[in-house]
Amino acid sequence: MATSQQLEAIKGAKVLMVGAGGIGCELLKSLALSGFTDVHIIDMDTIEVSNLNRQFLFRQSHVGQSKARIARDSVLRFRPNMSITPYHANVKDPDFNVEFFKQFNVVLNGLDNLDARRHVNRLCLAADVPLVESGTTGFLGQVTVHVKGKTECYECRPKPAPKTYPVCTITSTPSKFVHCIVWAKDLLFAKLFGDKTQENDLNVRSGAAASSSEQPEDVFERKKGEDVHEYGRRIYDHVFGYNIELALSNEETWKNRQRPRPIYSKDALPDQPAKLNGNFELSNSSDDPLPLSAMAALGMKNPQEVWSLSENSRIFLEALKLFFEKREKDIGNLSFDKDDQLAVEFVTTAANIRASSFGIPLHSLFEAKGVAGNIVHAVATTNAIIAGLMVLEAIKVLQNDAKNYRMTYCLEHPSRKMLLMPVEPFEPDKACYVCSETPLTLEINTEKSTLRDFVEKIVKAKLGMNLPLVMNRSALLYEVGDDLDEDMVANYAANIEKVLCELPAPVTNGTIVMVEDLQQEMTCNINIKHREEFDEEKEPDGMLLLGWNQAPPTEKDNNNHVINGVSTSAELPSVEVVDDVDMEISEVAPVKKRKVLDTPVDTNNKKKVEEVNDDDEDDDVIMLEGNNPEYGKKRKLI
Ligand SMILES: Nc1ncnc2c1ncn2[C@@H]1O[C@H](COP(=O)(O)OP(=O)(O)OP(=O)(O)O)[C@@H](O)[C@H]1O
Ligand SMILES: [Zn+2]
Repeated sequence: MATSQQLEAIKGAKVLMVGAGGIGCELLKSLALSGFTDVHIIDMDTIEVSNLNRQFLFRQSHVGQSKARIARDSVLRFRPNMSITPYHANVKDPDFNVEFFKQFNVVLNGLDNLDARRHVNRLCLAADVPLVESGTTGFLGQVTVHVKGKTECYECRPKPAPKTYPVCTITSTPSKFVHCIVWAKDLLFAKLFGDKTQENDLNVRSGAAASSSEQPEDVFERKKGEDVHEYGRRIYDHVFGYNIELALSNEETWKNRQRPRPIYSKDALPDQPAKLNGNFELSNSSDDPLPLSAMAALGMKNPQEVWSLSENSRIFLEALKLFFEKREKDIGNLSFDKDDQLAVEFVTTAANIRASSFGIPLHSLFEAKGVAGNIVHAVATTNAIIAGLMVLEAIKVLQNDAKNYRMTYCLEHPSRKMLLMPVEPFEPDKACYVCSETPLTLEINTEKSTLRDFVEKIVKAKLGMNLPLVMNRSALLYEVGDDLDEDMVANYAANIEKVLCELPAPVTNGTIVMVEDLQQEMTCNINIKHREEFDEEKEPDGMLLLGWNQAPPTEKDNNNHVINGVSTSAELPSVEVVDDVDMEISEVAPVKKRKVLDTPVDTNNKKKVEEVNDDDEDDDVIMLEGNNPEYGKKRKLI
């Protein structure tokens, strides 16, 4: 039962919820049932069929409609007096600025990506509004509290980086199925159906072109008037046959490795003339409500079956054909989407054919989709538990009850009878560039790198700025915004292509560049250090940002797969829990330990935190924290 003070705090509160998905639906329900009366919801998405199993405020008839609006309508049916304001929009839209955030007493995040989480963190810091942050993956979850000046901000601790793979493993020497999936998704699919201007590591020269000195023609381009079946076979033979032969010619590579086997379409499909790949008329007529599917067109129904090489080859060619015949207008704009059936079929079969070449076991479409889409199946109960904990923390925040704030981790198996592990939040990290405005250092070749490299790879990709401005002393070098006059736009357009040392206010060794995000109201000073050379494999950006930490990538194979790049999918806490029971929470730099006693989550917990020695008993639960020395202190909740 809530106390009268708690009820008072709840009644007077104006709450912003960001995200009305799995956690968001549970959260809105819990807020409503706890007595909250004024809730604003931002969500940019519409409802999909796949949401209905756990996002219980939505029904079949709502598919295609705004999540924020339908969530409001559903809750108003049982709490008609509540005020719920929906925004069907991206939280990164400029309208949601610091002024907008200032009207709220607390912000609750139910998001699924790092990018939006970082953005909300910064707005909350700038507006000085407490943030209750959450995340779930399957049975695992966490709730953290971020109050400016009192607890760490969301970005004080490094987040696990998405798993990346060396380019050569993906392009030449795959040894696991996931390598084949990354190749099929990030290289082949991107090359055939994605943005043609993007860099791609696939070999585009055919045998004939390779020996000529003329400008190489891109074999992936469909020739004018080329029959789609012939084209499909040509692509097949190039990537699974010719390219493998080319790789085999480099003897060094295969000295200590199993040699791959080139596969040509005539061998994989000996009895099939090019035109008999399938008959999409059977099930893919244009007014068919079912999604376009190559496997359906070929009469293959079971996504859990592991197809043979020949079946994979047939589906691969059929999928390619369907893209060109039925979705030609999408070609050039596609990026892989796990909810795009034809894309999943294409990637699964391409990965399987490549796997077959390299002696790697083949997988079913269901399994391949899980790997390609980084899918960890959502557990509704975890979302409900996490949403409940968020409300409890929100109530403490509203009462300014700082000594009882808790970060709580939801575990897969009870540990010492605890399924929920409460931990006292950390203080803000003095070295955090976000909440403590600590300067960063950038090693960069100022004579080769352009301002564009700096803005794209550092300011946007690493610092997560949305509307950046770049200054060198009093000279404004670059800015983004709707209200710029023509001269400024032209000026910035010229600057962005310039090498750093040739800018109107040259950026050279020792320069301090100031970058600012006007929407996030965040400023960061970057000390520039000129460096000539960078290691292509280890420092693929050609620059190195120091003072900006990202935890090592997670090891699980079905995490994010990017080739030396950045991905934005959901992440788990940067925490590893080790115990005598077999538990797993996503992994991070194993450095410091912290102790937690058998304390159930207790919102009225008045117990104190005390330092404990490093040599404590072995049978306590040990949490391994991030690699910040501040986290080195062991504490015990008693
Ligand atoms: N930048 C953003 N602005 C507004 N809403 C966002 C933003 N980023 C993510 N969201 C919302 O956060 C919610 C996250 O919910 P959830 O993790 O359940 O994902 P989902 O897309 O509903 O489900 P799934 O990814 O499992 O298919 C989504 O509804 C999504 O639209
Ligand atoms: Zn911070």
